[in-house]
Amino acid sequence: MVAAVVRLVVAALAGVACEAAGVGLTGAAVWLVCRAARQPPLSALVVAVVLVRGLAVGRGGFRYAERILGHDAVLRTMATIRGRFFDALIPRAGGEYRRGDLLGRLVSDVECVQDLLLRVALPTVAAISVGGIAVAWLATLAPAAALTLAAGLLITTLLLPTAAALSAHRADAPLAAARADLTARAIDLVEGMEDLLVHGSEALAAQREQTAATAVARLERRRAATRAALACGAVLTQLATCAVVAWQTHAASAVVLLGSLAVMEVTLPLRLGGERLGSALNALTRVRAILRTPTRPAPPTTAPKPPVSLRFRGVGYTHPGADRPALVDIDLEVPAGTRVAIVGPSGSGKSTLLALALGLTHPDHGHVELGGANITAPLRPRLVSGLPQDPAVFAGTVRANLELGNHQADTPDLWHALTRVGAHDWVRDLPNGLDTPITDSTISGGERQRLALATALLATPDLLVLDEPVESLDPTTADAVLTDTLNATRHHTTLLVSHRLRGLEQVDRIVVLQAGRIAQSGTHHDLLATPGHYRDHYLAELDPHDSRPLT
Ligand SMILES: Nc1ncnc2c1ncn2[C@@H]1O[C@H](COP(=O)(O)OP(=O)(O)OP(=O)(O)O)[C@@H](O)[C@H]1O
Repeated sequence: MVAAVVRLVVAALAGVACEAAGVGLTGAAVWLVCRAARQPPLSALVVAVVLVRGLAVGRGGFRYAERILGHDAVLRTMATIRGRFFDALIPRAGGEYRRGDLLGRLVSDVECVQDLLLRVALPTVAAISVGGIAVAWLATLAPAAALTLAAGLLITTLLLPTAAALSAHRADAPLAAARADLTARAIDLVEGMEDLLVHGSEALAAQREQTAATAVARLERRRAATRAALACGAVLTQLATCAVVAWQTHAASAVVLLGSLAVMEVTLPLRLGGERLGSALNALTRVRAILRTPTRPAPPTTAPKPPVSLRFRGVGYTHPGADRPALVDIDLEVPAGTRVAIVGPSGSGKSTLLALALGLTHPDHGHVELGGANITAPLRPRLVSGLPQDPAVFAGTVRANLELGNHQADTPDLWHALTRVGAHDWVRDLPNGLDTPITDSTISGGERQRLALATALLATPDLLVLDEPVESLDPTTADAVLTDTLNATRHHTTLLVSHRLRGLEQVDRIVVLQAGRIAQSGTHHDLLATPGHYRDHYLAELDPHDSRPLT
């Protein structure tokens, strides 16, 4: 960070030198032309000729230094911000923000920070410095003209950029919201096209997308009109200032006249900078809303950690707006290093229980504790890892996907994790083993599920959450994956939600939820011996041709 600040300061100084050289070049060139018109001896012009050449070359050099150092500093800063931003997004993904909205924040909002430094801070420093030097110099020749120039500079350096910033600040929030809505709708439209076609709703969805696009276009037109008015104001101010300066100095010196024009020219881009500042303030507010995580969490290690327990104490929860509680008086313990399965009919409260265990929702009554401490915020990746119904596969190699769980894991760690989840042979038979590129469409559902579980295990989290991990698989693969999953999660504190009951023989305890209450609880054998939801559904799931005895 210190390196970035030093580069930024040097870039600012180079920017001031560049603009000063530009104004000096105009003044020296005008003086040279006027003087040369009187045909003096060549020796009287030599210094001016050298000065013009020197300023022209120096200006390019300073501009180059400003650009390269400024961009280097900004890109370093952006890399740090993006890293922190991404860390902060992980626990929120799929939560309160829509994916398109998150994408917008990650890309365009963070880029506003770049604008803030390159297009606002550096040009402002250059314009104020060069303007100040020019006014001071003119004051020694014509104080009244210096005042006029100062007034003109005040308008183009302060008033117009402030007006541009305020108008952008006001216009940008609805525009960003409209753009985020448009992006989110576009993603929904593309990803949900199959469902829309099945429901025959594609025309309606396309029409909504069109409405969102029209809203964006209307806001952008309004913004463009304001921008044009301010641009016009800046040019008129420049011309008027120079005209008054010319009148005050009786147009005696072309150097003063054209020099003033050049100084004013330096300040004109500040209007655009002001506009970007207005947008950046909105963007920074949105970024700050997410960027709460102060530092990157310590990378997980594969070193064994003592398992911790998860406990619900008298937990009750009603969803906002719901007319009945989703969970009532839940007392449940997942002792350290054990696996508890939550089963129950649809709407019985399983997902709500998971959300409470993950700290995504907080109980109305009672407490949820992990390792003896109250869960008061969404659990960090270091503490929880999960296996959803439909885990993502990132385009890259098997190794790269596994390293998302723990980027410090070495090759033996990766093979060990793959062996635990029954994916060793599959990866060994791939053309390049761990280094084989894979995508979502080149591996099967079962392989994807096993890969995701291996990634989760590599993270060695305090709590492993398995949310219907075999729901999307065919029955044979589901049985095999669930068996491997339960073998692999031995000695991990694990909360498993499942509709499928076959395979749960291995877990330490099964809890049956009904209408938000714990209706039954015990081992597979206990529950199979007791009439109730578990026994009924387990028997119903058994293949009628399956001759295995009930165990
Ligand atoms: N966001 C919500 N707002 C209002 N009520 C909700 C909300 N989410 C769930 N509920 C209600 O809370 C109760 C428990 O829902 P929950 O999703 O936890 O059940 P579930 O057992 O996970 O169901 P499923 O197996 O179908 O996923 C249900 O009556 C449901 O209608």
